[in-house]
Amino acid sequence: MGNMKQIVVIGAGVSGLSVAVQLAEHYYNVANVTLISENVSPNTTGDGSAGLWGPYYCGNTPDHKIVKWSSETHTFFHQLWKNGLGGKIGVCLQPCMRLTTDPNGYPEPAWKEIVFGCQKIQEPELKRLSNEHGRSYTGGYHFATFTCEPSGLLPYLFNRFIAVGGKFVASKVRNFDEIILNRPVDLIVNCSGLGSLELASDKAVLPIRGQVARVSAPWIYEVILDDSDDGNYIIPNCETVILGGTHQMNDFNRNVKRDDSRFIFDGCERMLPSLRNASVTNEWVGLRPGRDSVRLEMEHYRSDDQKGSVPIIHNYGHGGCGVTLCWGCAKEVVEISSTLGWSKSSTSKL
Ligand SMILES: Cc1cc2nc3c(=O)[nH]c(=O)nc-3n(C[C@H](O)[C@H](O)[C@H](O)COP(=O)(O)OP(=O)(O)OC[C@H]3O[C@@H](n4cnc5c(N)ncnc54)[C@H](O)[C@@H]3O)c2cc1C
Repeated sequence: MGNMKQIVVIGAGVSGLSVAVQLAEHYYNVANVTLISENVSPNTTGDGSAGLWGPYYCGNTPDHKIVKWSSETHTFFHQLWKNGLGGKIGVCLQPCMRLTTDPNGYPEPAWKEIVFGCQKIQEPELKRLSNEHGRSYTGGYHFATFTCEPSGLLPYLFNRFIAVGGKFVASKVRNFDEIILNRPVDLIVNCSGLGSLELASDKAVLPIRGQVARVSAPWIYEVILDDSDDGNYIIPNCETVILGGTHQMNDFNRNVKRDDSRFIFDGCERMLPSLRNASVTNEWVGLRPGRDSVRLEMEHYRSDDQKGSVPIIHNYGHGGCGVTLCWGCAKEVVEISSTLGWSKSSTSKL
């Protein structure tokens, strides 16, 4: 079709793949979608993440946005889990505890109604957990929610994108002009995560370094997250259990640090002593794409020489909850794109 619109999505992490899938399905027969990325799975941030549904380190992004985006992702994980794909991708429904030692206790979470059966942990139980974990908890919530194995989710999204006619190009984009001056393009979606520090010249973007370990401990089937500044977390996925973790602001170091390993293993073993018997599968460091708040908005961009212009929808800066927000943010990208007035395909794949 000669008059097809041309969309370029930059970045094949969990954010870019979710966007690429939803745009390609929504604009089937209306637009060609090309995904351009320097790295793909298994070399993106999401690949090493714990894959837990749960808002965590997302800056000052307003609660109502976090609730909207994360609840749409929760529904997506629930559908995958229900319809049988969950087993293939690695979506598990698990009991989960989030605790704190903060003197102010644990404020009622904005996401309380999204997860299943969320209850405040009462005093006697808090005391028991404090004794058991060697901590002085002041509050917490327990509920059931999903983990979604990123090493399963990312290839699933990639294959779903290709199946609907999406094109992939492995390349680094140096600047937006490079795209708009070299090809016909009607819309760019920027999902480059930490790459937006350079690509979008956004000085608000910063790495939040996260070191984790993966261990084999199939007897553990409960998520325990100590949200205190010096807290650890234990997050079982289908294959391994993720032990965490650090969140070091503005630290670009991708090497495993011995001190951090000690903090992780000591802290997690204090919570669950049986972890001493777990064999370590690997240790990994990822850089969360931090920002004071998630950037999800449209900009009307002009090339430096003023010869070209194009709408760019930015979708980056998801910090420690990019997996949790991925599907909902992608849905909002589609909503924003509809203001461009393209007619949706009558043979949409959705
Ligand atoms: C230790 C750790 C644990 C985590 N656990 C969880 C969790 O349990 N739950 C949760 O929700 N989140 C978790 N996260 C956070 C989550 O992993 C990230 O928020 C998410 O992966 C960000 O995805 P993204 O697609 O926005 O960015 P990325 O995954 O970083 O992808 C960016 C993509 O853009 C590409 N790119 C960048 N610049 C350019 C360029 N100039 N040209 C072309 N391509 C470019 C990159 O190659 C890459 O493919 C965790 C993170 C870490 C580090």
